[in-house]
Amino acid sequence: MNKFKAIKEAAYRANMQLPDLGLVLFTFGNASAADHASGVFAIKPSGVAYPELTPEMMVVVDFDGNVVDGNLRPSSDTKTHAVLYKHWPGIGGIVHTHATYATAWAQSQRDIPIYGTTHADHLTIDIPCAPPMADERIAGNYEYETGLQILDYFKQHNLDYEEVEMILIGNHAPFTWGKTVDKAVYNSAVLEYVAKMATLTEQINPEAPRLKDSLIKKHFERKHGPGSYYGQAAR
Ligand SMILES: O=C(CO)[C@@H](O)[C@@H](O)COP(=O)(O)O
Repeated sequence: MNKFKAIKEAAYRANMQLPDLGLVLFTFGNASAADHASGVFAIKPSGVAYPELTPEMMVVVDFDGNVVDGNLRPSSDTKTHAVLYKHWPGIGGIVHTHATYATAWAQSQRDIPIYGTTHADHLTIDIPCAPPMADERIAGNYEYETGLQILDYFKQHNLDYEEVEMILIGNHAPFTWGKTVDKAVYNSAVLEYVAKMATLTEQINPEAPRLKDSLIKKHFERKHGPGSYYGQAAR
């Protein structure tokens, strides 16, 4: 039996949820599942269409991006995943998509304002958009640098990766993560839903106000306060 069977199957199941949830078209995205004890993660192979995927095709890579198991080339975004796993021991899964609304906000280089209680159920701040990558970073080890850009952004803005489990990269697209890969998929779906609602909110009322602090607090706390079961199904 392949010793990486569990993470390969978890990564496969997560990847297969992405088209089902309407978060990817063709091969526009990837999910990975990590085993921190072994220092590896399983990720979608690059360029393989979702209907063709099997658990066995998942590529196992270490936290420096070296392939340790698998016959196919790992996703082009592998080094971004590797950097995040290496520096953030609390995450067990990562998802990258080009989902329409979240990507449109990334392309617009804007944080997604907290307009409604759906957003506040998950996060008490605007969904952050990191600046587009600098030319030197693009010309260098681009995917590795994308991971560093995410780390830099969290450090500069004093954000906790276990509280804020998503980011938009300006000019590119979103990355989400979580304690498990299922939670990372859940976060990706929530992000797309909230991004769509924010887009429509601004179309209907370009002057729409940010959600009041009292409602942000109330909605977040009633979902995440003591004894809460919110989101547990996905963790
Ligand atoms: O960001 C992009 C494309 O801009 C990639 O994530 C996406 O096309 C997926 O590529 P892979 O098939 O995972 O190599």
